Amino acid sequence: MASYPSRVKIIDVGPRDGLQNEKQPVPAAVKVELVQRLQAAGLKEIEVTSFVSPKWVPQMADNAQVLHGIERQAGVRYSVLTPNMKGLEAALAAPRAEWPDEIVVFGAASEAFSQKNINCSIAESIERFAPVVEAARAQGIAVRGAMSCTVGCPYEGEIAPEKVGYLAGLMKGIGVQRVDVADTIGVGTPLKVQRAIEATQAHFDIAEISGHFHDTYGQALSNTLAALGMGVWNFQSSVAGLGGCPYAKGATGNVATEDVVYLLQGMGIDTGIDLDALIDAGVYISQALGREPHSRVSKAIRIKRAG
Ligand SMILES: CC(C)(COP(=O)([O-])OP(=O)([O-])OC[C@H]1O[C@@H](n2cnc3c(N)ncnc32)[C@H](O)[C@@H]1OP(=O)([O-])[O-])[C@@H](O)C(=O)NCCC(=O)NCCSC(=O)C[C@@](C)(O)CC(=O)[O-]
Repeated sequence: MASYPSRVKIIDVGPRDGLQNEKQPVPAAVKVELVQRLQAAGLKEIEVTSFVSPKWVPQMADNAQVLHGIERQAGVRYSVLTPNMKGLEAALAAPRAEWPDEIVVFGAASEAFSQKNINCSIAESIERFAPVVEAARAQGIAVRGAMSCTVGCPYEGEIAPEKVGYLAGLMKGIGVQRVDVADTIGVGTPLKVQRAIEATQAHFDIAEISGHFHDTYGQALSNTLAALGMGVWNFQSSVAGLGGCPYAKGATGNVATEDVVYLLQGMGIDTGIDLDALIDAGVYISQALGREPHSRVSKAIRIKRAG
């Protein structure tokens, strides 16, 4: 039997990764309410928004309103995406108490995806990130690096683990403290995901690596289990399975946080999350979007609740 971690930390990325691709306007007040329901359900890390160009991702144009609208809870880490100095400056424009606790620079293991997503090559992206990482760390803000397309790319197809290792090394070199191994388009299967994590381990400790799996092909829970078996204990997921990346056409949302929590609870792994409250948060945002939560666990438990 593989040995698994006794506790897992989940970063809910629903308010950011989940909502960034929504075509319909989602009021900032709804996003703020979602963050608050997530923290009330026990989430200790929440990715709340991104300070990117509103021309590229219009849904995140209300970033400051969302970040500053949250009634913060002690012990919760709020993170935001900042692709460049302009993004970091905007994220730190308010008084210190309203700064994010962590910023995320986001690169890709695929050149083509890097160009489509952030309009520059991998090498150029690292040049852009370096001063962002340095400035954030100088202010005592934690820095995470998201690595997209670590198993597959919508433009280049399968991605070799060497490319993941290369990107992880570059991230480490500029002072990124922890990284996400992202299966952006949800094509990964357990052994491929394990190879991407293994390549990342050449540069980061297992405690500094998180799994970020989209569920397009229904493999995300299997991939989560495969990562857990390697000792990964940080995962990202979206409440109600929200989401998709605007630059990864056809990719569906992240694995639903409800499904991950159910898996972990069933394995006796502590998450600190109240599954019922989480399900209600998922129903809240799904109703606001006019659809059902994309979570089998949510559906099953709600049917059971209805008797
Ligand atoms: C990176 C850029 C800005 C480069 O975009 P660019 O066009 O190359 O940038 P630029 O420096 O030439 O600036 C162009 C315009 O954007 C403005 N601008 C420039 N930067 C900012 C900023 N930070 N905030 C607000 N405005 C900004 C800038 O001021 C200028 O405005 P103009 O003079 O034309 O009016 C652009 O490509 C961009 O915003 N991309 C974001 C794409 C994105 O958000 N993708 C989704 C997130 S990543 C993801 O979902 C994957 C992940 C993390 O979840 C993991 C996974 O699953 O793979």
